[in-house]
Amino acid sequence: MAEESWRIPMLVQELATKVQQPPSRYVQPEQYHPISLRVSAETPERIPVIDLSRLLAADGGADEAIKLRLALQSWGLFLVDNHEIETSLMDDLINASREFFRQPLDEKQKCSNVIGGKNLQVEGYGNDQARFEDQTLDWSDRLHLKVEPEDERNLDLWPKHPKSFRAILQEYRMNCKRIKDCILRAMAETLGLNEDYFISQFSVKAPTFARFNYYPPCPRPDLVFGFKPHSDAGVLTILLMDKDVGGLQILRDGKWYDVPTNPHRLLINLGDYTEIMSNGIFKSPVHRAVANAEKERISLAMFHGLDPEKEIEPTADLLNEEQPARYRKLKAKEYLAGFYEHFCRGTRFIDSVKILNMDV
Ligand SMILES: O=C(O)CCC(=O)C(=O)O
Ligand SMILES: [Fe+2]
Repeated sequence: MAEESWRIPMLVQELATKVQQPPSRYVQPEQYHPISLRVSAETPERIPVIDLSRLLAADGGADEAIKLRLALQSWGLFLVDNHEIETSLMDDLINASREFFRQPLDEKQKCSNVIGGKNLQVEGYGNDQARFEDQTLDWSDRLHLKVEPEDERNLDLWPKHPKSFRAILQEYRMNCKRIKDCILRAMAETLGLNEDYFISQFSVKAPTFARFNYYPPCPRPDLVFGFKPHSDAGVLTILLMDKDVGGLQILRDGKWYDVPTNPHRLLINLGDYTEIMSNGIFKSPVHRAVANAEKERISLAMFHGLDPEKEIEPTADLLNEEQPARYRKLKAKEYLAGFYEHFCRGTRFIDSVKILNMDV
C-alpha cells in the first residue's frame, strides 16, 4: 500500500501552510504555466450578461432571448442579473463554507472522501482523484455533495458545522432549480424546440452536485492551476464566485479572458451534454481557475447532470442533411467514466465523442 500513497495526496490547505514552493506534483509542465498563457490583454469583448427578469417578461423577452442564444453560441456562458436570489443567502452560503474550511483538519475529515484509508469516492471533503502517478494536481481542495435526488443524499458527508449549512444549501438549491428551469426553457425556444425539451431530459434520477472549491493562497501562482483547464460534464452549471477574489478564466477563440469579480451575479456555463444535445450549436466552454499568492478563494458550482442510464445524443429535431449528427450517442454514466479519465490527464472527453469528417 505504501507505494500507492500517491493516490491520496495531502490536502492543499495543509500543504500551503508548510511549503515555500509547490511540490513538483502541482507544477504544470512549462508549456502550460499560467504565466505563459497570458490572458488576452486587450479583453476586446465583455462576458455577456443576461437579465433573467427580461427572459421571463410578459412581452416574451424576445431581445433577451436573442442575447442568450448569441451568448451560448459564442461563449457557452453568461453572467446573470436579476436572478432573485437574496444577496444575503449567497453571502451566507459562501461564509458557511468558509467556516467549514477553517475548521481543524480532524473536524473536516469527518466528511472525508477517503474510504478505507486508500480509495477516494466522488463525494465528500478532500482532493480530486489522483488516478495516475504522473498526474499534475490542482492547487485546491473541495467539498463535493450530492444534493439531488434527495433520497440519494449522503448526509453523513454534509458538514454539521456551521449548523446553518444544510438549511442554507437547501434553500440555495431550490433557487438554482428555478433558475435552471427558466434558462432551459429559453434555450429550447431559441433553438425552435418545444420549450420543455431540455427540462424533460431530467428524470427523478437526474443528479445535482454541489461542489465547493477552496483555493488556498499559493507561493507560486505562476506555476500551478487552482483548477486545470476543463469543461463541465453535465447540462448546465451555476457558479457562485467569491465576491472579492477573482481567478476564473474562460477560453474563447484561443484566448483566455478573466472573469472579473461580480458580487452577487451568478455565472452560468453549459456542460458537454448540452453541447452534444444541441449538436454543437451551443458550446461547453473550457475554463480554469488560477491561484492567488496572498488570498484564499472560494467558489460553489452546482452541476446539473442527467440520469446515469439516460442516453445523450444530438436532438433529432436539429438534424437534417446539411446538419448531420456531430456527436455519437452514449449513456450519461459512460460519458462520466470517460470524462474523469480525460480530466485527470488534462484532456477533453468530448473530443473523442465527436464524429469526424463532418466539416468536409
Ligand atoms: O472556481 C471557479 O471559479 C471555477 C470552478 C469550476 O470550474 C468547477 O467547479 O467546475
Ligand atoms: Fe468547471
